[in-house]
Amino acid sequence: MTVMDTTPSSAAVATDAVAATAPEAVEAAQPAVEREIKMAARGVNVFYGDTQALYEVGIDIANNEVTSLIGPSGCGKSTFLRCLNRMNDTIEGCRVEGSITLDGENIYDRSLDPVLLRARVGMVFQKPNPFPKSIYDNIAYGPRIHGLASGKAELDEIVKTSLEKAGLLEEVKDRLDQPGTGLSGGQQQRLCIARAIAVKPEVILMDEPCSALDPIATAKVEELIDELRQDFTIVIVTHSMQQAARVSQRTAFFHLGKLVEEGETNQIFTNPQDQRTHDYITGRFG
Ligand SMILES: Nc1ncnc2c1ncn2[C@@H]1O[C@H](COP(=O)(O)OP(=O)(O)OP(=O)(O)O)[C@@H](O)[C@H]1O
Repeated sequence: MTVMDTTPSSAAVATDAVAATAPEAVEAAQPAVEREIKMAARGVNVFYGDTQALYEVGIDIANNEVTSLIGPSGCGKSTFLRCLNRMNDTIEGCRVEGSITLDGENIYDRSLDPVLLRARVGMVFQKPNPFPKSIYDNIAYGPRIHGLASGKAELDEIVKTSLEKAGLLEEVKDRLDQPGTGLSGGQQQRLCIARAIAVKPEVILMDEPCSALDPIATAKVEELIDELRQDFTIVIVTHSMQQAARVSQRTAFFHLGKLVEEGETNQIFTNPQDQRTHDYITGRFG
């Protein structure tokens, strides 16, 4: 089983400090903030029928961080993302082995209801997919079915704060009764983010959330991702290394179904430890 070392650079810094300085200084050189692990994958294998798509994937995903999954087309990024809220359960012939925990609890445990799991681990898709309903009802739908509001006033408040957090309230507050599908592509994607937020998830998964958006709408969603990090843990699949560098604190590089390397985004892009990562980020393949 491959379990990635999650703090390679800080470990290296600490070792150097031990050789060169007094004990008090060594203590001061330790990383001040410990990463609080929200989700952990160990030994994850995924099969579509007889074909294996992921091999022994192991990673820790920390609270209030954005983790980017990068790698060439077909390397398994989306497959892994879907493991994190059991969306692969909905794909016929797809089988997942290994363990994935959320706050220490195995999300593949039989006693765990996948519908409740998906409320805790929400998802935003590549193509904005608002329901054919009003803007208000797009947001209110989840809180209604999960019984999160005790009455109209509370539901109104959830709709308002979700739109506000998604940076969309000002643009839509006078037309909440109009169809969500009438918004621009970028607004629709922020509506989908507001819809995901409305059920108060702990983790938000985003599968190439900007690939259908123009550069201005992309910039808004990227800004939003950075703000959302204060309240949520975010995992994003992206084809854009620039985007990974802009929005994420951690980056994981996948290749041919294997998690090759994971670490601080800055380290992955400036000092990758594996030749395959180096070749990918320098544009040699993918
Ligand atoms: N529903 C499915 N049925 C069968 N095989 C699948 C299915 N989804 C993905 N695969 C296969 O699993 C492998 C990983 O695919 P996946 O979509 O996870 O890769 P990816 O890195 O997200 O690719 P991309 O960047 O092109 O979206 C590929 O070989 C793909 O063909």
